Amino acid sequence: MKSLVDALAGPGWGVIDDFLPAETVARLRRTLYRRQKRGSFRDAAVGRAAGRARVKAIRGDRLCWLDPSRARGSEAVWFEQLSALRETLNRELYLGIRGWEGHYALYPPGARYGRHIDRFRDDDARVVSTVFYLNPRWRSEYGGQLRLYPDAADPVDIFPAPGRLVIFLSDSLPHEVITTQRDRLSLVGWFRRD
Ligand SMILES: O=C(O)CCC(=O)C(=O)O
Ligand SMILES: [Fe+2]
Repeated sequence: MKSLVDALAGPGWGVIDDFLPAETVARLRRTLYRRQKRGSFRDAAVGRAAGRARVKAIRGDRLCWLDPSRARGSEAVWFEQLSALRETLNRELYLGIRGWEGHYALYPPGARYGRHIDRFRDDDARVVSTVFYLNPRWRSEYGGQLRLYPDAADPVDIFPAPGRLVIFLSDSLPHEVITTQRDRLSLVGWFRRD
């Protein structure tokens, strides 16, 4: 986790593979699919003014929010690791993170998420974005890479490999999700300072 701290303090983003054991990743994936079958996923929203068709063209994922108070099993393991990461970030970088909010995300084939930053204009509580990938395997021809646009550097592509965690500063790093050719599964969230 120390390497993540250095990455966040330097270029403003970092990647760590095998953040959780493969077995836990598989269990989280099964939980995601179970919730999908139960109808717990909703279309993601972009602003209020944009029409539905336009939204789909910009952002095609479907999502299901996590409830930390009801986390059991693999979700509890996720929250434990997350809180270890939060403590490290607060200790080393004085980020003052207090909580985390997040959701499962499912990008069906053809879905993308156009370039954006994660902090809302009217809500500056999001400090660090976290993206954790739950796909069973990934090949580059499936597309679906996360493309980061660091300041004064070339864009960086990160493929959604199983068990990979990406973190970046929520207020300053533009990024997008390139159109995926396969179901693309993840746990997306934000460390917040409130
Ligand atoms: O899934 C990803 O790689 C990034 C998702 C994202 O940017 C978001 O949900 O805000
Ligand atoms: Fe984002």
